[in-house]
Amino acid sequence: MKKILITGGAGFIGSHVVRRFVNRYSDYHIFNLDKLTYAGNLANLKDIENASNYTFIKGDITDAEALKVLFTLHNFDGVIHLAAESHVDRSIKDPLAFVHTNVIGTVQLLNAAKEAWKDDLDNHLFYHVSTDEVYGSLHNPDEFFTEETSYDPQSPYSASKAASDHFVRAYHNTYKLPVVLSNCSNNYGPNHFPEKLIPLCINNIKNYKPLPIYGKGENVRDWLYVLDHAAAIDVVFHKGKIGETYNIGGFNEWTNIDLVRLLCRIMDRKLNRIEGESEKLITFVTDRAGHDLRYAIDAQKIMNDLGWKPSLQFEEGLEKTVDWYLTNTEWLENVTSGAYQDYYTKQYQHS
Ligand SMILES: Cc1cn([C@H]2C[C@H](O)[C@@H](COP(=O)(O)OP(=O)(O)O[C@H]3O[C@H](CO)[C@@H](O)[C@H](O)[C@H]3O)O2)c(=O)[nH]c1=O
Repeated sequence: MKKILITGGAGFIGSHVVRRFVNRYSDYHIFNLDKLTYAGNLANLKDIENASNYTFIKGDITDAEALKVLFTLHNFDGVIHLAAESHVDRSIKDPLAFVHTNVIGTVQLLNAAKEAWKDDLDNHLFYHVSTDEVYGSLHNPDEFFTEETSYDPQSPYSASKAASDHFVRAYHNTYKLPVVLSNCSNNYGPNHFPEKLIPLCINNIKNYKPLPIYGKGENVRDWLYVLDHAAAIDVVFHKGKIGETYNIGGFNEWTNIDLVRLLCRIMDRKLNRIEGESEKLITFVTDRAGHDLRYAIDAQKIMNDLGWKPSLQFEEGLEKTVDWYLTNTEWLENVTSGAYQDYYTKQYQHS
């Protein structure tokens, strides 16, 4: 049985990856290492928590000693590294927290893998899951990020992810650690913490609260349904070439204002509101400092070389997402109030 360590598996993208691997690969044992910060909680994984091929470990990737013990104890065959601080606005307020988790945490994890695997590098894999934000901001509508695009991170968040990508490649180059990387566009779907644009707006529309649009709402993002990202991660982990990077995206660009208007129309229909009622909540607010104008991914490489493609149209994915949030009201209340974090932190404080 292969033993796979997934870091950040209680978070938004991580929980979908953990579920997919636990359900699809009965010959793998999945170890989910997560610190259970505000953005990660085990309610995201209730349905698989008792699976015989799944183990949760509360822990911090910056803790070198704990990592050493874990790698010695479990002899992992592979690592899928998703644990990260992920919110750009938080990184603007507290850059060091992002350096700590995203840079130091990644280097600690690389060290642990390098040390544990040093006598048998070939039979292991370190997969770093990263972001398209490392490439910076596009201004020309004909341009796309490819795997050859130079790094040009603009926010403390993207700078920290760029640094962690560079460390992963440096460990491959210097120590021959077998690595693979992917850089994905904006994800959306169930279990997304309601600080990010889509779940924030769903929550606010539901509660008749203002929808804060930074600047004029003209910034463009490429959106991908989170389960499609999880499927891409599966493909990269199993078929990706060592040392390579794969860009993952939906070829699905939206200005923020058009996206929020679409969301308002869907919510009006689902909540039996008069058409146009939710749009009245749109409020233009001060722009994010250093706000990247446009991200656009060219995902040809993963499509052509590994045979992955997104499965859902955006409208269909948004409908599913809205339905999930309107059904899972308890989840939304508990993450917003911090109740899950209190509950799970207490439950695991002595582990
Ligand atoms: C929270 C919020 C965001 N926005 C804008 C800022 C962005 O242009 C867009 C999406 O914002 P966010 O949902 O924060 O996501 P963004 O900054 O693009 O970054 C996301 O996408 C990245 C991938 O591109 C991930 O690496 C990040 O972890 C993830 O947070 O909406 C608003 O206009 N109002 C808001 O209240």
